[in-house]
Amino acid sequence: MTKPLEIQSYSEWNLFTRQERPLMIAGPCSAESEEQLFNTATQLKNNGIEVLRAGIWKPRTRPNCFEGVGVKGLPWLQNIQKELGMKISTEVANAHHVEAALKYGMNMVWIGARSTANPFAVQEIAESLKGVDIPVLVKNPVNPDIELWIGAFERLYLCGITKLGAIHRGFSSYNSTRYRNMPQWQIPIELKRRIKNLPLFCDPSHISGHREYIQEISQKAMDLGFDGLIIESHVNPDCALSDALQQITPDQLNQILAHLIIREEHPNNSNNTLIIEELREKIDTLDNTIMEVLTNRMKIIEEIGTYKKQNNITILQPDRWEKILTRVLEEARKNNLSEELVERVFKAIHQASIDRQTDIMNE
Ligand SMILES: O=C(O)C(=O)C[C@]1(C(=O)O)C=C[C@@H](O)C=C1
Repeated sequence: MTKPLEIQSYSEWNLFTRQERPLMIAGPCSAESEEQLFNTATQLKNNGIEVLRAGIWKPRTRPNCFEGVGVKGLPWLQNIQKELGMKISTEVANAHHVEAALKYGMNMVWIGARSTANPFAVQEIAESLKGVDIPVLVKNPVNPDIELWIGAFERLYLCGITKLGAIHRGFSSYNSTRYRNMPQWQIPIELKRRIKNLPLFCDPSHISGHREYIQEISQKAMDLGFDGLIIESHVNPDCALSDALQQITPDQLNQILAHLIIREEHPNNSNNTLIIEELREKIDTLDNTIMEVLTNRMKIIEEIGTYKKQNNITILQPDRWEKILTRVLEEARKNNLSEELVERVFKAIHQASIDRQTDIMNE
């Protein structure tokens, strides 16, 4: 889509009366019983949480796991809305879920990571939400594909939904990493750049997979300018029927929020603005130098490319490439620069050289 999406600000969502960051959504991974849900909600509400989340239908990786209580949990949520005055939200994965959720007065729904990865599912959900005026949040797809994520927003938008928000829950990985799902922060950062006014929530519970990392991930999300957090909270996490390790009690959630440092995007006084502006001028000069160096390097790459073509020499020169990489990594170590950074930069430069010389060979 060429025109920017006209997304409504969260101040028009009718969900959060407190509009400061982080906007908070919390609640158990799954609604398990009326008692568990009500007790969790009561404690959350007493701690100032306004929007309750609870999974009713749980897409599980393997069969024979707890797959959610299904529609019987919806009146439990509605009762909380009535008794405690909380806003209620749940995950929907198909048109039946949407219909049932709306019947019980859901204030917000979200689309899960596995559904976002499936355009048919997103299209079905979008069509079933036509004419409905509640916010719809979309989790990133399980695979790190930003176009698929953006495509889901476009499908919803084309069905007339303008109260849209994103949930970053990390990306599946085959390798074992520190977290259950790789954050790949560059993807939500790019999403923010591509859809500027899209409210962005972080789901540290699903990224971490373990409660001990929720604080650090929440802090990072705040430092990257996320608008809100969606965090799994259960009165008795260790006995939770799903995702027990990553859930925290409402009081633990309170502690985490109390320790968050909320920093502002723009400096709050003119002196700070001036200091940053001066430093940014220096950065601009250095960026210009980098651009000049890259341009000159590419000119030489083209010369070598032409020579290789005329003299039947292969593009890839493994020995030379090995020497370059060894030398710059050695420089990186000497200068206390991250070797990972230098390796990534030079691999990108080398790849660009190969691409350019390939074009020359084919001219
Ligand atoms: O040295 C060459 O032959 C080049 O074409 C330059 C260059 C480079 O980018 O530095 C590019 C491709 C080769 O694999 C090795 C090095």
